[in-house]
Amino acid sequence: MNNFFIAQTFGKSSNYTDIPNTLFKEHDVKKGLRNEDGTGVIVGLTRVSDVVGYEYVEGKKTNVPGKLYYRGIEISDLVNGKGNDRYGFEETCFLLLFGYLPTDRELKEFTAILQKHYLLPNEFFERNMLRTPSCNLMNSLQKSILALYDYDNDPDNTEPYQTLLKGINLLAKLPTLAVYAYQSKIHYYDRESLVIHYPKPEYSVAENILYLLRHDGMFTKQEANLLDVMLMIHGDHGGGNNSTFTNVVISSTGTDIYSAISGSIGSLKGPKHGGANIRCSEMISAIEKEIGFKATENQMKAVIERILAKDFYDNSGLVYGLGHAVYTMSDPRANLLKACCEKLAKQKDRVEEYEFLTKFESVAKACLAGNGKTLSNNVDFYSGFAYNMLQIPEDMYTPLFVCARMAGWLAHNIENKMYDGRIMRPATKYVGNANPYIKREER
Ligand SMILES: CC(=O)SCCNC(=O)CCNC(=O)[C@H](O)C(C)(C)COP(=O)(O)OP(=O)(O)OC[C@H]1O[C@@H](n2cnc3c(N)ncnc32)[C@H](O)[C@@H]1OP(=O)(O)O
Ligand SMILES: O=C([O-])CC(=O)C(=O)O
Repeated sequence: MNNFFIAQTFGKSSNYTDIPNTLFKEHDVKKGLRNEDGTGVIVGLTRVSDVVGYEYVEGKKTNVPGKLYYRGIEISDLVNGKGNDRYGFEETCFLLLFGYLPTDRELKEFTAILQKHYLLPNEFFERNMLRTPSCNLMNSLQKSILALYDYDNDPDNTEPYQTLLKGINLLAKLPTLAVYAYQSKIHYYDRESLVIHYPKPEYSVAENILYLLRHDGMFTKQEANLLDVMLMIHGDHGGGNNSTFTNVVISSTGTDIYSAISGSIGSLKGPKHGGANIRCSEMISAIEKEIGFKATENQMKAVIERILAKDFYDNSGLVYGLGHAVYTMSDPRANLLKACCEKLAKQKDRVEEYEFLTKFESVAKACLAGNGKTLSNNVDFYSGFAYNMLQIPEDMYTPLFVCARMAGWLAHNIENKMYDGRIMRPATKYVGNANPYIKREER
């Protein structure tokens, strides 16, 4: 809808609705729930995970190389510890949900429970997905999660243990939902053949995603291993990231888990959060098209300056894949991914693209540093390249983030129910005028 009257009235309304920036300072309002030095306002306590990007040395914020811990274990130790002969995402989910590393027997049982729940209810796909395809997979996932509410005979039970059971069911089904949303989308919107495989109960989550996505269902162990690592490193990120905080805010009203997860998916879709992986990939493609793989540093610098001047790609002024609310010097996930990408790029003969990315990363950081902004790259910088090397379509990038982050959302949801539980209800300060009601004929 584009309506001249609404547009004109909207323009006029700023005379009545404007909030000058100075008032935020005057009332000590923490925009974006951030302190003066950029650090986040503490809104809760957690034992699920820790995100470290700075320390306080003698009361002063000091930047440090980024660290991410799941239940106290460093993410790189988890990833390196699993090796190449087994999958680690299931172990990561167990760790996040139960607080400790599973024994072999516990992991087998937990994996078997996930595998048992991969399959969607009878006719779910036909009724809820194929008949109502969405051009956006994240919206499709929200709809599917909300539809699953109706397949639960006690959906409003928010007791922590019941939440855990319902959440594990969603964790198991999300990869199937994501791939089926993709298959329906390309069938309906892109006029491609519809290829639907049933999930294989003997496969790991990573294996199943590749199996369901590919027409021939084939994948290599090495491909499944990389996807497994991707899922592990996206599994959680503290309680302050937007989608997890959203989850806890929604759930603190006592509403059902389906509503809370659907809200988190809506948050994660945003291009400043999980949606940055698609934007970053599109941005890099646009840059490569503009200046080519063999571009010089000066050519890259010129494009970056155009991005910052809101004159390139989506005109947002953002270099996607750069910057983070917590990490200052580095994002440990990006470091892990960069190393994986370097290895795979050599095997897949894509070193030229990898080198383009690494060069772009350093030129972009230098440009922003020149503007007084010291930013590190984040997990979304290399994830698109990794997915692309796995022949995973761009549409699936953020939905895969959902499949992984479901574990973290669930762990924080339950933790909050058990140890906080109070409805989230911050306050806003009224800064408008007191106005008399004026009779219509006198306005
Ligand atoms: C999984 C994830 O969610 S990881 C994050 C993925 N998001 C992206 O990659 C999108 C690009 N990055 C960003 O938008 C931001 O860096 C965020 C949202 C990640 C973090 O935002 P914040 O912590 O609020 O940083 P903030 O916005 O205060 O940044 C400080 C300054 O650097 C600028 N800046 C931050 N990141 C970028 C960027 N990627 N490109 C250009 N400028 C940037 C901001 O515009 C701001 O400038 P200003 O002080 O002149 O207004
Ligand atoms: O922590 C954040 O703000 C964003 C992020 O990297 C994540 O959720 O993975």
